[in-house]
Amino acid sequence: MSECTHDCESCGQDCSERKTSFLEEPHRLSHIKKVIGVVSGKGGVGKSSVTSMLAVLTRRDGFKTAILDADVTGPSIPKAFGLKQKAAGTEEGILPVRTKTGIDVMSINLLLENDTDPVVWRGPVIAGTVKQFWTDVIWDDVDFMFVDMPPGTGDVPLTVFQSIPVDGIIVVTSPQQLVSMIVEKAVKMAEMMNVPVLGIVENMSYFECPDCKKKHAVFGESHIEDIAAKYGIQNIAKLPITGEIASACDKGIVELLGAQWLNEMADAVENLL
Ligand SMILES: Nc1ncnc2c1ncn2[C@@H]1O[C@H](COP(=O)(O)OP(=O)(O)OP(=O)(O)O)[C@@H](O)[C@H]1O
Repeated sequence: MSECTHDCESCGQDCSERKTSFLEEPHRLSHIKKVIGVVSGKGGVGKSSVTSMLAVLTRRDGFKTAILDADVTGPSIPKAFGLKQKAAGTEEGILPVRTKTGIDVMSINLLLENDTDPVVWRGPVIAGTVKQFWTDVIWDDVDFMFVDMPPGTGDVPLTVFQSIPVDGIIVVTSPQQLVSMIVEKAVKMAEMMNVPVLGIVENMSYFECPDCKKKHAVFGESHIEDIAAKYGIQNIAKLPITGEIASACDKGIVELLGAQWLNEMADAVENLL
């Protein structure tokens, strides 16, 4: 093609020189066995909380666990783990920050001078940052890397799916009808990318009365079984609305949370090995 920019990622032409794989090599000192993307169709449904809890549970089971925070404009992972120190670098690359129980984390907030500095960058720059979290960070030996994706099906999730070899995704949703509709977009995107859906987590599914133990569907009845059946997804988890989750994440002590609601989802992840 006479007008070829050699940027196949942004070109739809099916020419003979077209690159068919955009997969990037991780840092030469990284040995990552399985990558699990945690996605949501919509923001604020608890994707970062679920990512943190799954990392905590798999770590508790003795696995080497890491979190790549790909939510560059809304990074919540360092706060959930109470990480205060910044990431350091060597001549070889960037080093992740280790949590109290030994989970390695990389997030833009570990590189910015102030946690409150906003990231006002164009999409390709954000996507490039996420790629560098894969290529330039020395992750060392990792059994399970959880990638906390930005919500939706935009530029960054596409970059992650194309450049990182994702072994499976976990979809996080909340029970509202609208969110259920949007979650199907995320499931279909995973299908388009040929990535298996390991499970769906319905967060804020119900509120359990502390006195009578009755469960109240605050955000309406659940549709998660229907969606799971429609797409042949085996694993489902339902999390209650509880101050336990909110305060553990807000106080930076997510590693102290029992997180028993996600035990079976963590088993599904561990079965990948
Ligand atoms: N089950 C729950 N019960 C009570 N609070 C919750 C629950 N799940 C999450 N939260 C709280 O809701 C807020 C949003 O959660 P979180 O940051 O995990 O969402 P998110 O989907 O990652 O958001 P986004 O990606 O849009 O930034 C947090 O303050 C978190 O502590």
